[in-house]
Order: sequence, then C-alpha cells, then structure tokens
Amino acid sequence: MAMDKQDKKRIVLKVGSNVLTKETDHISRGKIEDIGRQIVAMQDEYEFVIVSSGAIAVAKQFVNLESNGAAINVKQALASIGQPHLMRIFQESFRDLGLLTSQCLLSYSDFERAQSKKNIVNTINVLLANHYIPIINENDTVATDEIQFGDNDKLAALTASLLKADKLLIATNTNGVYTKESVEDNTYDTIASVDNINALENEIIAETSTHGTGGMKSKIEAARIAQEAHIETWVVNGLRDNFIVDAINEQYPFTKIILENKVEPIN
Ligand SMILES: Nc1ncnc2c1ncn2[C@@H]1O[C@H](COP(=O)(O)OP(=O)(O)O)[C@@H](O)[C@H]1O
Ligand SMILES: N[C@@H](CCC(=O)OP(=O)(O)O)C(=O)O
Repeated sequence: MAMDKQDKKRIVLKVGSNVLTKETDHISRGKIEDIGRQIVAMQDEYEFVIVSSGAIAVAKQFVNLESNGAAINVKQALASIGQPHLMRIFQESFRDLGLLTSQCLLSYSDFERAQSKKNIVNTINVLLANHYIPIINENDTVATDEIQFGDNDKLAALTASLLKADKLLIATNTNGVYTKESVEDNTYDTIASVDNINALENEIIAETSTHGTGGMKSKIEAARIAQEAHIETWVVNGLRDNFIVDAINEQYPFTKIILENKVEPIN
C-alpha cells in the first residue's frame, strides 16, 4: 500500500564532488542515474532533498580560467560556470527516470535570518508536495572565506535541521569514518556506530580527496549540528552502486552517528 506523504521519511542526501565524478575528472552521469534509480525505488517510503556539490568539478572539465585574482574568486567563477551544467545533467538524467528536479542556491547567512529560514522551509515543502526533488548547492558567488567557502557538509546539516529531516546521509568516497590507526596501517576499519562526536574527531586525519573540500572534519562537524537537532547522520560510500538502499539494508560498512545516549538494539 502506498504511504501518505506525511508518513514518508525525509532524507537529506549530501553528495560530494568525489562521488559525482567517481574520482575522475568528469561528472559521472552513471552516478547521477544511480542516485535517481534509488530514489525511484524508495519513493513510496522516503522523500529526498539533495545537497549536491560538483559545480567546480564540472567546470574544470570545460575551462581553465586565467586569473591573477585570489584563489577563492577563481573557484567562485568556476562554480558559476559549472552550476548550470550540473543542474542540466541532473535534470536530464532524472527526467529519464520520471523524476522532477528543482534548484535552490543557499548561503549560510540565510540560516541566520528568521524570514529567510521560513521561506526556505515553505518553498521546499511546496516543491516536495508537488513531487519536485530540491537540489541544493551553496550560492558560491556570494560566499566568503570567513564562513568556510565550499563546505556543503555543513550546509546539508543546517538544511536537514531546518527541514526536520529524519536522516542526514553524507555520501563520500570512503566506507564511512575509519579509525585513525587503521588509516595509518592501510587496513581501513569503519567505525560502525558512535554517539560521541568529540571521540570521533580524534580519528580524523587532515586530508581531503582529489576534488573534496572539507574532508572528514567537515562531515563530523555536520554530524554535530544534526545530532543537536536530533537527527542521525550516516556517512556512506557514494562510490558504490546502490549505496543508499544497501546502507539502509546494512549491506556494507558505513558510519552511523547516532543520537547521544541512544543504545543500538542488538540484532
Ligand atoms: N578517519 C577517516 N576516515 C575516512 N576518511 C578520512 C578520515 N580522515 C580523513 N579522511 C579523508 O576525508 C576524505 C573525504 O572528504 P572530502 O575529500 O571532502 O570528500 P567529499 O568530496 O566527499 O566531500 C577521504 O577521502 C579521506 O581522504
Ligand atoms: N559548492 C561547491 C562544492 C563545495 C564542497 O563542499 O565540495 P565537497 O567537499 O566535494 O562536498 C561546488 O559545487 O563545487
């Protein structure tokens, strides 16, 4: 039996540049189709809001900007060039699967103004009620480096908390957060479930991947914001096919950052 809209679980899914490029120099249509197919498979039970990076990565495949200006402004210009291409790829790929898309560009300062917050919630609720999938990115042109340009992990967490999401999924290029020791000896053991964010922070090494911006640090900071809003965060491996459905069915290792003092049931 199909569920009422109100009964659907709301997932905010953040996809990083590395996932969208599958760690290459090009945006992967195949990955965007993989995300779309999973949304179709789950749409009776879940509604999705996507926070997508990739504007800079997509622009880099077309242009090499000449500039003596600050590196941040070059990135902002690249984002401006890449964003419409990124949206076109989402729109075309999702349309072929029968999914409707929309674009929302948000800034951190929008989350500090009551009226803006109200408008974000109301707009996104209208979109979802009409079966449009909101695809959010930071409004990179107006972003400033003081507020950490390029940290879509935090943007996704603020969005999840504003929209009262049931879960925040951060898709990256690892099987979640690995223990520091296992990274150092190349065995890569995933921390399956954790409620203590301070302890988790100690596992991070200062490293980002080829296209990545915030590294694991910004994902854990995002999880802290989500946890404060009583939302569980899952750090999942977006490079795998079917990574959302398989995470829900616990078919590969990933990290759950659960609410504080919540004891996980023993299977
Ligand atoms: N403990 C850890 N476990 C897993 N990845 C880690 C850890 N510490 C740092 N990292 C780094 O964080 C990267 C993911 O973040 P990032 O490069 O910003 O990717 P994204 O584009 O998905 O946001 C990993 O590829 C890895 O290099
Ligand atoms: N807004 C930028 C992305 C910044 C960002 O957070 O990147 P990532 O670490 O890959 O999630 C873009 O669209 O390229």
